[in-house]
Amino acid sequence: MNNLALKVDNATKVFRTKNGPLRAVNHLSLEIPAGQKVALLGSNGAGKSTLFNLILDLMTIDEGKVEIFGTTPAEAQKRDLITSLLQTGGLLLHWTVEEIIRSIAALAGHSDLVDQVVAETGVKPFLSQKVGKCSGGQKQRLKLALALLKPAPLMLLDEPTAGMDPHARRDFWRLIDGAAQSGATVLYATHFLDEATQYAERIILMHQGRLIADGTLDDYLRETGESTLEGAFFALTDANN
Ligand SMILES: Nc1ncnc2c1ncn2[C@@H]1O[C@H](COP(=O)(O)OP(=O)(O)OP(=O)(O)O)[C@@H](O)[C@H]1O
Repeated sequence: MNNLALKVDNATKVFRTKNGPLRAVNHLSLEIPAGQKVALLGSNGAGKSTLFNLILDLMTIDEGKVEIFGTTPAEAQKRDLITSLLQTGGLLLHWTVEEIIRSIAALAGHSDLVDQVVAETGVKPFLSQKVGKCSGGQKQRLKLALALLKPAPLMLLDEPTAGMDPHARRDFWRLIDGAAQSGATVLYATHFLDEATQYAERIILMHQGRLIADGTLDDYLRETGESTLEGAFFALTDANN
């Protein structure tokens, strides 16, 4: 398999808004080798979700190109090379948690994984609950279960722990660590800077559609002269305003 899990080459996405064109992703390039665990940081509106939508072929790209293990996003989806946990969409509110899990597992051809994934993701206590009645954190656990029912070598996670309590977050990162140790490449967007310092070997920072920093925690601290990632985050984003 191609040892570059993700290649984004000069990607641009422009939205037409009533205030004129908005470059949500602006000539952004990045490469992620297979097996890397990468955190994607950026203020609200920086363009993280739009970038994920381009990688997942959920939006057309205006300029540039995305490759996943050397192939197109559409082909990568077909070949189960990528799985995702997104902020929006996808949950049928009138179904029970169990109905959704069993249906998605069957569609993915992985009914064999249901018991394991239900146990690992902690959804068991609310399996019979309608999705519309689930709390925010319960919905995140369900989304994680659905992502794990479609195992793939590249995992794209958009604010995966939003709304999760501390136990759920701890369990979540244990699972992701397990997947990464088995060779998965993980790209996750987060606003929790501790999740970047603790779990990522590389941190990417987006600001106003552009990639403005990319490196290890030490690189960020060295470049900015700050002692914490939070300090570096403010220094870099303020300098680019
Ligand atoms: N469908 C759309 N039409 C018009 N503008 C959009 C659309 N989707 C996103 N935007 C705008 O594009 C910019 C980037 O949004 P995006 O959701 O990618 O940011 P984000 O970094 O994921 O933010 P957050 O941290 O708040 O989730 C924002 O200014 C947003 O308002």
